[in-house]
Amino acid sequence: MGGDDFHKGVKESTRKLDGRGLKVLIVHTRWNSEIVDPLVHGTKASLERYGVLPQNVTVRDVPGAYELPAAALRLIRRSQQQSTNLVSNIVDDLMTTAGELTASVKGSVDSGSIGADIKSGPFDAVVCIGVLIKGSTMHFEYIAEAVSQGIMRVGLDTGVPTVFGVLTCLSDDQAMERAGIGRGEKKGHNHGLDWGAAAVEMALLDL
Ligand SMILES: Nc1c(NC[C@H](O)[C@H](O)[C@H](O)CO)[nH]c(=O)[nH]c1=O
Ligand SMILES: CC(=O)[C@@H](O)COP(=O)(O)O
Repeated sequence: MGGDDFHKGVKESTRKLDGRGLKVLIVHTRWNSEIVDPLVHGTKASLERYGVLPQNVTVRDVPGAYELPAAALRLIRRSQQQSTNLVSNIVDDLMTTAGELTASVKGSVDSGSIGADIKSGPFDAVVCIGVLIKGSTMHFEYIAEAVSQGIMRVGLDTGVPTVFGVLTCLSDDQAMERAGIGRGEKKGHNHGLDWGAAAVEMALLDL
């Protein structure tokens, strides 16, 4: 992808973000996979462009857009629980195998400084990717509303930035152009590039 493709709509300061320490989850649908797959590719390329290591990007798929919020919430919670379990197991092992920890080491564990070093860490951001294409009934409207509200709620409830990567289109051509695979001359812009950048920016957002 051309260099400027990565930066469409990305502010100057975002271009310098360093995502090396981030863990990112991508949840995508199998519905409309011929359009979703390029969007996933664009998101992964953008995450890598901003320094996220490929081994720190987890990808999971679900049937359709309606399943995205529940999947994102479940996988966020699992990642948070796993990192908590890992820390407590390692500290328990330290306490057990090393017998009575020395006062200075125990002080470190109690203060959390050792725990902070060894945590594997939950996901720092999630990107939910899907493509909704209007049919002949109101199904589109109901799913689009439910999914956008649901994904917003996951981000607010968990505190983990959850990027809304769902195209809500009135035609196949509209969707294809927003995945950068438009027909003929009008290829369009792969919105996955923007979603990857948003995930890194929001994951690193701080005071
Ligand atoms: N029509 C589209 C759907 N429909 C399926 C739903 O998202 C859902 O999987 C089903 O209702 C079972 O709960 N999904 C898309 O992602 N895109 C569509 O265009
Ligand atoms: C987004 C949808 O659910 C849509 O593709 C379903 O098509 P239809 O409204 O014709 O059943």
